[in-house]
Amino acid sequence: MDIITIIVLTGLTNLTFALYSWQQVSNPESHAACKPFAQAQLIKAVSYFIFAASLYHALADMRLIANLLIFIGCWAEARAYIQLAGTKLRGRFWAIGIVTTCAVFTWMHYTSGDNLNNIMIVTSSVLLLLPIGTSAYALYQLYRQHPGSAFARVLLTVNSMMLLFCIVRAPVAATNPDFYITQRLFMNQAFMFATFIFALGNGIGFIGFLKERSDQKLRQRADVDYLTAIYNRQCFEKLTKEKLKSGASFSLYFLDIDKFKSVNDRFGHAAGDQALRCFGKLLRNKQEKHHGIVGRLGGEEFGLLLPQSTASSHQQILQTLRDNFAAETQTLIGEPLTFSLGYCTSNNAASLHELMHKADILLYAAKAELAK
Ligand SMILES: Nc1nc2c(ncn2[C@@H]2O[C@H](COP(=O)(O)OP(=O)(O)OP(=O)(O)O)[C@@H](O)[C@H]2O)c(=O)[nH]1
Repeated sequence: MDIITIIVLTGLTNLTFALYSWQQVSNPESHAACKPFAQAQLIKAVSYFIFAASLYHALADMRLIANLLIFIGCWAEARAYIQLAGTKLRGRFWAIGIVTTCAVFTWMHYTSGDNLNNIMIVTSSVLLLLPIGTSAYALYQLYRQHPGSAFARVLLTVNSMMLLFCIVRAPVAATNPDFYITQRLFMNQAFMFATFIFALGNGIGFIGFLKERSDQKLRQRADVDYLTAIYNRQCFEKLTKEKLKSGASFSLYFLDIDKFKSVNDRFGHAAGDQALRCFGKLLRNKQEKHHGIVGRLGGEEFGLLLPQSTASSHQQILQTLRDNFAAETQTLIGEPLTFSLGYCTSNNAASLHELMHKADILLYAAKAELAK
């Protein structure tokens, strides 16, 4: 395929992703990296259109502008990836990077005489290593944070391949004085084609990664109670049912904070919320420490599933929970709170319904005892 056609296609690809990510910027849930990514894609799209026009009309100065815009676009893209990975790099780094690459390229353009020649190709390949290398570094961090993400892998792969291509292209051009960008050389066509794949891979990888991330957030939100950040009733029941089906040996505890209405009435609803969050946090610690499952079943009622195989005895775990809850609520609201419980072991119930019903009966009895 003709080089100019590939360049126009690359520009159109960048433009498509620029429009798509720009549309995402207004979404309050969108990632902060959307804006710099959209800007980068737009700058790159414009640069490829100018580049194609400059080759078509053989305008050297126009080509210089296109090349400079490509550098700026690649730096903007690197910035978006740094933001996506949450990696810390100082703002001054961008300014120095952009100014250095653009200055060196402009200087070479006016001293080498013809910006289509091998010297300029070597120069651009070497200078592109800086922003693309920065992107690859950021994407490596992103991949380490999300090793299961297929899109993080796509982003890292395309950027690493582009980096490799620049590294290979520089010595090939340097050792070949007849190396002109418009020549129908395999290397030229392969490089432009790689640029097209690079644009496609970056766009698909970025958008796919954000979609993957927002799906994951939605799934988490559907399973987690907003106030206490532990599982909600629906998810807790689902996980308990799975445990029961697997034949695992465990005890299910229903825990209900005592006289909670009076806590709200005397200390206010905000203090009540604080006590609930505190209980959620203590339960989460138990979940992590004893490989259990915890959930908020509604209001001030919680579920705690503890495997029989846990190192500490259940009595001991529950006593620590009581002591910690009393101590923390004393500090938080000025009164130590307690809770009542009911329980059932997995070998005493054939179904989730029976398991919960039996635990509920004991909880009800404990509450009745408390009310006496
Ligand atoms: N602050 C706060 N209170 C809540 C929340 N959800 C439920 N409650 C309150 O929890 C209280 C539960 O009251 P009851 O069911 O009478 O239970 P109790 O006062 O603890 O009485 P016993 O269970 O018999 O000890 C109600 O006053 C609800 O308004 C919440 O998310 N935040």
